This record gives sequence, C-alpha cells and structure tokens, in this order.
Amino acid sequence: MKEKFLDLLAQKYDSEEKVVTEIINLEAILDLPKGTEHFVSDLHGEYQAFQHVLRNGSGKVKEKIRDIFKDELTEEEINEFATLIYYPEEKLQLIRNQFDNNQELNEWYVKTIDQMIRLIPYASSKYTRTKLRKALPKQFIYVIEELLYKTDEYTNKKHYYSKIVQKVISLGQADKLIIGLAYTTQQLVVDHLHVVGDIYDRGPEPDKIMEALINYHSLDIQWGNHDILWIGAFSGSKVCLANIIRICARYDNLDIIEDVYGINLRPLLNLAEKYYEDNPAFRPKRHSNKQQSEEEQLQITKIHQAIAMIQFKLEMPIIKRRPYFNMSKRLLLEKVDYEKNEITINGKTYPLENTCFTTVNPDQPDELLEEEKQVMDKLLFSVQHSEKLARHMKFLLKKGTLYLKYNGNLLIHGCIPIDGNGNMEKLVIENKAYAGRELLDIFEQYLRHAFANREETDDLATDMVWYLWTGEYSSLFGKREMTTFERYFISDKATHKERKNPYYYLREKEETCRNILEEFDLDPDQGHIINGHTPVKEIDGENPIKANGKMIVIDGGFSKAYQSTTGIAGYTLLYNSFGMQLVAHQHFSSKEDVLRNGNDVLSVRRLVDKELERKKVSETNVGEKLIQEINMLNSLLKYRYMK
Ligand SMILES: O=P(O)(O)OC[C@H]1O[C@](O)(COP(=O)(O)O)[C@@H](O)[C@@H]1O
Ligand SMILES: [Mn+2]
Repeated sequence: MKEKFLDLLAQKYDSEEKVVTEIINLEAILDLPKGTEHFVSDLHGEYQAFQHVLRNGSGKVKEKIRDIFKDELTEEEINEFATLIYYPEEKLQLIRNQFDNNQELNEWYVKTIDQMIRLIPYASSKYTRTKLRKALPKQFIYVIEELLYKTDEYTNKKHYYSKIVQKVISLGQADKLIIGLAYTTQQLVVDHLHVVGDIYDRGPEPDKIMEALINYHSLDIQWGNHDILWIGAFSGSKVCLANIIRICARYDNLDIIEDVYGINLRPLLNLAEKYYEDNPAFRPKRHSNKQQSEEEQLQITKIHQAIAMIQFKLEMPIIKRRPYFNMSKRLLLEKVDYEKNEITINGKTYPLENTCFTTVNPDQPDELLEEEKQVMDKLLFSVQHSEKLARHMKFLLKKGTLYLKYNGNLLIHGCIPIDGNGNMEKLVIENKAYAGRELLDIFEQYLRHAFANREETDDLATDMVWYLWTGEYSSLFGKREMTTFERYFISDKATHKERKNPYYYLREKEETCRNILEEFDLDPDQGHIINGHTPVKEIDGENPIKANGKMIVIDGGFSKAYQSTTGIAGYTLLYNSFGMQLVAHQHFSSKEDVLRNGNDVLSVRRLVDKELERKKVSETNVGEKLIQEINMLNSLLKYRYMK
C-alpha cells in the first residue's frame, strides 16, 4: 500500500532534484513566522460593514502603511493611501477627478505605484516567493516582479524601472496595476479568515457576504444558529423554512428570498391577503434608508403573520414525535383559551394581544389548512431548486463545521452546554446519551445527513437541525427556550425572557474554560475558546476577554439592530506570530464616508496574549501538515533514489 502510494507520488516528483527541492522549500516554510489569522463573527447580512473589516484587515493594512511611511507621509496622506488600498476602484475615480491635467496625474501614478511596490515586500515578509507570486494580479506578474526585485545598487537599473512604470502609464494600464496591487496587499495582510458564525438574518445582504467568502483566498466557517436555519430550510425542514421567511419579513428583507434567491412568494402572499389584516405586532422593523409605500408595509405585515402561524403549527408535531427534545412546554397553541383570548403558561394566565389565529382550529391547533400545506410545499420546492441558494449552502457545508480546533484554540459560535456545576449536559437521542464533544459531533453528523438527504422532511436528522436552532442543549442556541410566541402576543415582558445556559456565566471562570479545552483534547495552558453569538455589552462594562484570557467573545456586533445595546459595533480578533489582539470597532457609517473623509473608525487594541517567542509555521496546524508531507517526501527519497 505504502509503496503504491510512493509510486504515485513519484509521478509528481519524478527526479531526485525535484524531491529535494520540495523538501527544502517546505522546511523553509516551517521556519517562517506563522501567518495572520483574522476572526470575525455575527455578520448578520451587513455586507458593507463586513467588507470594510475584510478590506482593512481589522486595521492591519493601515498599521503596515504606518510602519513604512510614518516619516514620509502625514496622517492625512496615510489615510488616503489606506483608503486607496481598501477601495481602489472608487478611490481612483475620486483622485482622477482632482487633477486638471495628465502630467499631474502621471506624477501621482509614478509616486503611488512606487509606494505600493514598497509596501508589498513588507506585507509579504512572512511568505515565500511562490506564495507571494500566487497573490499577485496574474496579468502583471512579470511587471511587478521586475519592480519588486530591483536593487538600487546599479543606477542604470533605476532608469530601466522608471521606464517600465512610464510604459504602464502610457499604455493606460496604471489603474489596473494599482487595483491589482491593492487587492494583493489586502490578501497578504491576512493569511486566513475564520467566520465564527451567523452570516445570515437581520441585515439586508447575506448573499453578498457569501459571494465575498466564496472568492476569499483562505477561510473556514463555524456555523451560527442563523446559518443553521438556512441550511435546515435547504435540507428539507419546513419549520426552518418558515423561520427564515418570518425573520426576513420581520426585518423587512423579503427581497433576499424573492429577488436574490428567486423564491416565489406569491402563493404565500395570496394566503396572507386572504386571512390577515394589519397588526402592530407584525409590522416590519424599519430600515432607515428603505423607502416603502404603506401598501407594501401592509403586505409584509400580513405575510409575517401568515408565516409565523405556520411556523407555530409546524413546531408541534416535531415536539410530539421527539419527546427527548423536551419541548412540550412550547406547545403553546394548545395552551390558548381561544374564547377568552388568554394563555396559561407555567400555571399563570396572561391576556393575549395582537392575535391572528384565524387559521387555527382550536380543537386541533397543529393542523395546517390545505392552503397552508400547499404554500409550504411550493416554497420548499422553490428553495430546494434555487441555484444560487444551492451554491451558497453547499459552500457553507464545504467550509463549515459546528466547531473547529485550530492552532490550539477552540472556535465555536454559541456554547458548550453545561449545567450549573460546570458538567457537560447530556442529551439522550434514540436511547443513547451524548455530552460535550460527542454531542457536538453527533449534531454535526445529523446535519450532514439531513443535507445529503434533502428529500426527507420529517426524519430525525431534519428535526435535529431545527433542534440546533432552538433546543435547550443546542450548542448554537445556548438558551433554555425561544420565546418568539410570547414576544408577539403577550405584553408581560417577564414571559419574553430567554434563560441562558449556565455556560454564559460559568465561562467567566478559568476553570470552566480549561475543562472545556480538555474535553476537546486541547492544551488548556495554550488554548483559548473563541465565541461569537452574544453581543458584548461594552456599555455596561462587560469585558470581551474573560476567564483570565482563556475566553474571547468576538460577537462582531455588525448587526445594526443590536448596536444600541452594545455601545460599539463589536469586535474582531487578530492572531499573528506575536500573539493575539482584540480590535474594537466603532459604528461603520458608509463606504462613501470612508472614501471621502478617510474615516476609518478603528480600533482600540487589547493584548490578549503575547507570545514569548515568535510563533512559527512549524507550530501551527498548517505546519503539522507540512511536516507530514516532508516525511512522505523523505520516504520517497529513500525508496526511489537512495537504494
Ligand atoms: O431580536 P429578534 O430578531 O426578535 O430575535 C430574537 C431571537 O434571536 C435570538 O436571540 C437568536 O439570535 P442570535 O443568535 O442573533 O442571538 C433568539 O434567542 C431570540 O428569540
Ligand atoms: Mn447567534
């Protein structure tokens, strides 16, 4: 077997020299400082703000510019230059308009190309030449390499280089070169991106975020509860599907469903028009910049009610067929007194308001009307046949996992369900108990099974995806119950409370975090847990760094709806060879503002951890793989060439 494998490998490395060269190359990489990891989370459809963080590398781009040009450029010029690197196309247009004649513009081109070429070696100092070459714009590789590897020792070469730049300009290629160099710089500054969940829901452009991620050079994703909902819908879960439409209606984002993913909402609208009226509890949340007629708002309000009621009905049979989900308390439509318009929860009776129960049969409240059934069948068909959604969901499955162990850290969107004593909570599924890492592994297995068997809509795997959205022992939800029904229909706020898993206060303690790291076979002295999911209320003095630095909560706070409760726009994390840095972001106004005013509102940095010695590639996940490759190549060398 091994020999067969080595024979195969020998096809690629078909001479002794090739094997040796590759071994030398890989060993050199192992010795380089580790690349920069960038962690973001809770993007919630806020494409513009996310783009900004991605393009500025959470401040890393500007830091590199400042390192090199601090004695040469003013703060204002540094800002201008940084903006050019973030948004080269738009910034170039603004700059071109500033000049009255070509000569001035050409001088600016010469100066700018020179500065960009000086920045590249600094930004790529941690990479091999081959890796840098891969990051260069293809059509300019030759030109850039000529410019990059110049030395000023020979003055005649100087002339040669200035000639190259002049030629680029006179051939009308300067803009393209600058744009290419800008993207190269962005790419060099961050080696690998981690998206710690919640790409979808609340904000208007999750699809564009997905496209940006698909085009990104290196990343992984830890699914968030909102991503799971979309995966669930695509995998055949009608209750997940009802949820995504309900949330889109609530946040006035139905165009994501209709226009972006091409899902026909007409049948749902017809049903909504037939059974529902205006209702203040179901009015969509207003986006500041969205113009909408009263009629449109009314339509959304009706759709919102129609789909919410379908959702509540669809939950019931699942709760009944899966007793171990322990959700019988959530059979709320059975607890309503339809005559008195009241509900009794935990022995207490509350009046109901803003109800919209016209399609509910009080004797059998989980029964869908024939029309509701048909609507859901059509919607599911449409969802499962949306090409774009299929592409996005497949990418989520390909790059995503429920949790990730990476360079000694544990990345997870929500939590590890634990009880008040810090013990892993058990969920019994089909007579077998799971807890901790095993529980997360089985959740992921079910999710992948549901995704692979999308024609199944009521099997355990599909139900389990919904459990991940809302179940008490879900590692993504992290709360005891979701009080959606109460928030629509009961005014007493006490019923709205969603009790959190003890994880959320026990994670303040170092001991808890160490136990969890051990549960995942990670070294508790070295590792950290990196969480998203819960907005950090900086306003109330909450610290995102917990448990003596073992726990870092980086809810990106991109979601505008939540910014007033956090006081800032959230956090991102950087981890390079020197250690970890937490970056606090202020509210992102707009790309236009950045372009015109260089406003790039970053970033308090707090040192999370400082490496005593600079960390090298050899000490990383990537390094581990390289070492394996080197071992194989050494075997090949012995087997083939040193006999
Ligand atoms: O504020 P909204 O949109 O009504 O959503 C509230 C719901 O979202 C959740 O907070 C889950 O979403 P997050 O993952 O963003 O926290 C639920 O616990 C809660 O019921
Ligand atoms: Mn979340």
